[in-house]
Amino acid sequence: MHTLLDEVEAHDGPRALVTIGAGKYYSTGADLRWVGAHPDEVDEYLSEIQLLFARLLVAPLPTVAALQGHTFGAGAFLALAHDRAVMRVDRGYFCLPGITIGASYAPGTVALAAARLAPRAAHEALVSGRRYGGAEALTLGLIDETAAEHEVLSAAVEYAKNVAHTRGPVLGEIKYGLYEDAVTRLRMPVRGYNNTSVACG
Ligand SMILES: CC(C)(COP(=O)([O-])OP(=O)(O)OC[C@H]1O[C@@H](n2cnc3c(N)ncnc32)[C@H](O)[C@@H]1OP(=O)(O)O)[C@@H](O)C(=O)NCCC(=O)NCCSC(=O)C[C@@H](O)C[N+](C)(C)C
Repeated sequence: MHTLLDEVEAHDGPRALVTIGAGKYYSTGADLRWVGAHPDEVDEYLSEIQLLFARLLVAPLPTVAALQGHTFGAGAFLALAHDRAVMRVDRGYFCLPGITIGASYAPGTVALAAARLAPRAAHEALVSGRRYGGAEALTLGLIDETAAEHEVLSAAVEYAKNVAHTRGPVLGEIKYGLYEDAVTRLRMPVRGYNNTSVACG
């Protein structure tokens, strides 16, 4: 994803980024099977994921997540790091499941949720681990817009096109001003997850 971002950022002129998943998943987050097989590398793995969140959060171009399917864990935090998220209205869940799988979050990840969500919404989503369908996710402010299945991508692209002209260093500076604390925490190396039975949330 860093390579793709390098590619997008290298182009001159108006530009925006729209991300989408495949099939019924936008992203279900960290690969827990990989984590289980590499207990010595979990801190490094989570640190890399957090660096990606930080990069997206202050990207000098507009970013829109087209959530055409399930958006869980690190996939949901990735969606929160975009400027905007459009979610399929009738199928698919948005969920921060750390509490239900007994896994704690690294400080940067919690700071990202706190920076992008209203305080009560962040609290509710993080402490309940509930699965939200599109309408509920919109009500809570976890996403910005819902759309029918075949309109999720076009709605995201339409928004992106309309703001592509804002791309540039000023946009990156504004986002950095808004999210400096979260970015600082996200850039801190994650510690304490290596060789634990509960790998990550
Ligand atoms: C996403 C998931 C639930 C999808 O399961 P599925 O494929 O079995 O679900 P489905 O068929 O799409 O839906 C199940 C049912 O739910 C219904 N449904 C689906 N969406 C709906 C909706 N919005 N409203 C009502 N019903 C809905 C479906 O129609 C269906 O109903 P039916 O069974 O009667 O057919 C399943 O794959 C799953 O639990 N995956 C694991 C996800 C997970 O826990 N990820 C977290 C990993 S940890 C992680 O990421 C770490 C990270 O947070 C830490 N850090 C940030 C620091 C890096």
